[in-house]
Parts: sequence; C-alpha cells; structure tokens
Amino acid sequence: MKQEFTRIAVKVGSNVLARRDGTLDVTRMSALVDQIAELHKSGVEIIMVSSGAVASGRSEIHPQKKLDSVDQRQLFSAVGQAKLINRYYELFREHGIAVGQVLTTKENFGTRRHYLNQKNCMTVMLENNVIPIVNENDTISVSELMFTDNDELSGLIASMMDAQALIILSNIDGIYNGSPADPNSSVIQEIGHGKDLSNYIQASKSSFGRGGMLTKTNIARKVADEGITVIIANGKRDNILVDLLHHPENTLCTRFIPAKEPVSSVKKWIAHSEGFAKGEIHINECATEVLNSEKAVSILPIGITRIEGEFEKDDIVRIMDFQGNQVGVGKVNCDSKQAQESIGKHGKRPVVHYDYLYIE
Ligand SMILES: Nc1ncnc2c1ncn2[C@@H]1O[C@H](COP(=O)(O)OP(=O)(O)O)[C@@H](O)[C@H]1O
Ligand SMILES: N[C@@H](CCC(=O)OP(=O)(O)O)C(=O)O
Repeated sequence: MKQEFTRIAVKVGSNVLARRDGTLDVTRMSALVDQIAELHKSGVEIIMVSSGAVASGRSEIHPQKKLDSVDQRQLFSAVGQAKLINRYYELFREHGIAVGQVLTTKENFGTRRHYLNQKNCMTVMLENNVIPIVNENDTISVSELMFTDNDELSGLIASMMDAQALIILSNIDGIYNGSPADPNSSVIQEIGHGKDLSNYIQASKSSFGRGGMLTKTNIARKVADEGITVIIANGKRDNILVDLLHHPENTLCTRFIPAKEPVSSVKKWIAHSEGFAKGEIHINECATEVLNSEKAVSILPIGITRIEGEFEKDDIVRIMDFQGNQVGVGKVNCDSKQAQESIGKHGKRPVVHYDYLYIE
C-alpha cells in the first residue's frame, strides 16, 4: 500500500498511558507499540515523544513526608522514566525492534549546535532502524526551564526531524467545536490556515495532562504552518495509528492542513526559538508593511526605530511592529551595540537577514 507519510512523529499524552488511579496502563502501551511496530515494518520512520514519566513514578513511590511540587516531579520522573522506558524496551523487543531513549531540555533547543547534535543523534538512530523515544528530562527541567508541555516538545521534534506529520494522541477524539462534554458539540475534522479556535477551547485538561487543548492547538498551528500535517486523535481508540495512516478518510480526528510552501530547516529552528529571545527589534510602519507582504525581505537598519535588550551576534531576537506587536523572530547578524549604532541609516547590512527571519 502506498503510504501518505514516510516519516512521522507520534506524541503520546500522559493520560493515554495512565489509568484513572495514575498507574501505568500497560495494556494500552502494548496496543500502541503493536501499531507502531506494524507501521515501522511497513517502512514508516517513527519518532515517539512519550509522556508518562511522572504518572508512572507517582504510583511507584510513596514519600514519607510531604514534598513540594518540584520535589515530587523530580522524584516521580526519575523513577517513572526508568520504568516507562523499560516497558517500551521490552514491548518493542517482542517485535524485534530496538528503541533508544532521548531525554532533552528546553535549553538543548536554544543554541544551533545543541539543536544539530540532537538532530544528528535521532537521525543516526533512524538510519539504524532504532525508534527514538523522546521525553523531557523532568529531573532537571524545573519551573521556567520547562517546556509548556510535551506538545511543545513534540512540535519541536517534528520540525527538527523534518517529519511529514505529527500525530498528537490524547484522550479525546480531536478538537470539539464546543465543550467536549456537551452532546451538541462535534469534532472539527479539518482546520485550515488562520482559523481562530479560541472560542472553542476550554481551560479544562485531563487529570494527568499539563498543557491542555490550548497548547496543543497553538503548537499544531505553528507546526502546520511549517508544512507539516498535524493530527490530534484519541490514543485510547483501538488501532488508531494504523487507521490514521491507512484509512484517513474514515478515521475520526482533527487534521491541521499544512502550508504548501516548504520552510527551510534554519527557519524552522528559529520559529521555535522564541523562548530564547535575548532582545527586541522594533520596526517602523513602512518596514512592517513590507514584512507583511509576500516579498522576501530582510530587516534593514533604515526600518528600525528601537532596539531593546542586549544581544550578541547569532542570538535570537523578537521582531516588533510599529504598534509594539510581535510579528516574528530572527537570528541577528550583529550585536545589540552595532544594531543600535546603525538605526535609521541607509546602505547598511541587514540586522536580520531574510534567511534567518521567521514571520508569524
Ligand atoms: N474544544 C476542546 N476539544 C477537545 N478537548 C478540549 C477542548 N477544550 C478543552 N479540552 C480538554 O483538553 C484535554 C486534552 O489536553 P491534555 O489534558 O493536555 O491532554 P494530554 O495529556 O494528552 O496532553 C481534553 O481531555 C479536554 O478535557
Ligand atoms: N515529561 C512529563 C510529561 C508532562 C506532559 O507534558 O504531559 P502531557 O500534557 O500529557 O503531554 C512526563 O513524562 O511525565
């Protein structure tokens, strides 16, 4: 059978893997592993992003004294990740498939070198038929160092690995056009570019989830804008992964339609690096207009009105329009002092070159 996708990233949410009481649902894990093994054998390269470390550690350890939330997360994830990966390892081994663990942190996406090291690691794993199983290193990523949740991480991974599709498995069939609890609401099957979903999304999340549907939606949009199909589906449904790939038209899910224009890999990195921005470049009205047009333009000193923050050459900065709204992210060609000195001048080199500029 001809496959629509030959490289996919699959994110499995905590609540897909955890039972109501927080213990690891090994039956569900085993069913997902069977499906991934089937797809792998049919030639699809798969990168898994699996949550579940904290959830699986919680049921294993019962601390004597009350722990604060950071201590709890560190303790549960240290124990739970070992248990989780061990289960995956054994389950995939029954199919004769090798898996490897990749634990990462937000910091590892901040510099291009770390980014490329991670990419290389997962590329060599795929080349050797090893399935990478990625999770955040929850033992050391605490408070502001954390990803919003693993949806954010899965978006970064899909983009970094040039996946054709990102499948986000949660405990719900997709994005509903109202409260999922309301019998009158139904799953939105296709979401095109620029559709505002904010009215539909409730703040509620599942018992073990971290980010909720809002982060899923924001990430999905961004990733789809980079040319990657994003699918949100129910990981608790039997055979869901195989059905999504082999019978997409008959399988309930929400599908974000990808942008047609491919985005370069450097731009993909920049698009996801906003969290590392060191400063801001404010541009005038004319520069804002050109930037919003279809033209490929760089940020030139003549269009800059103000520089905020201190940055070095190659750092990431936010691009702000004349009304103070963020319009993009870019990698700077000079440090903040040089940028400051060049403001408003003609005939100078771009402060952010088009190749290193991502417009939102
Ligand atoms: N419009 C909506 N459609 C679907 N789910 C929604 C919507 N609004 C809020 N949600 C909630 O988002 C939850 C999924 O997000 P989350 O708990 O973070 O899952 P995960 O652990 O899989 O990442 C659903 O279980 C649901 O309660
Ligand atoms: N890294 C955490 C995942 C936390 C998280 O983001 O969970 P989810 O919202 O279910 O994707 C863990 O493994 O427990």
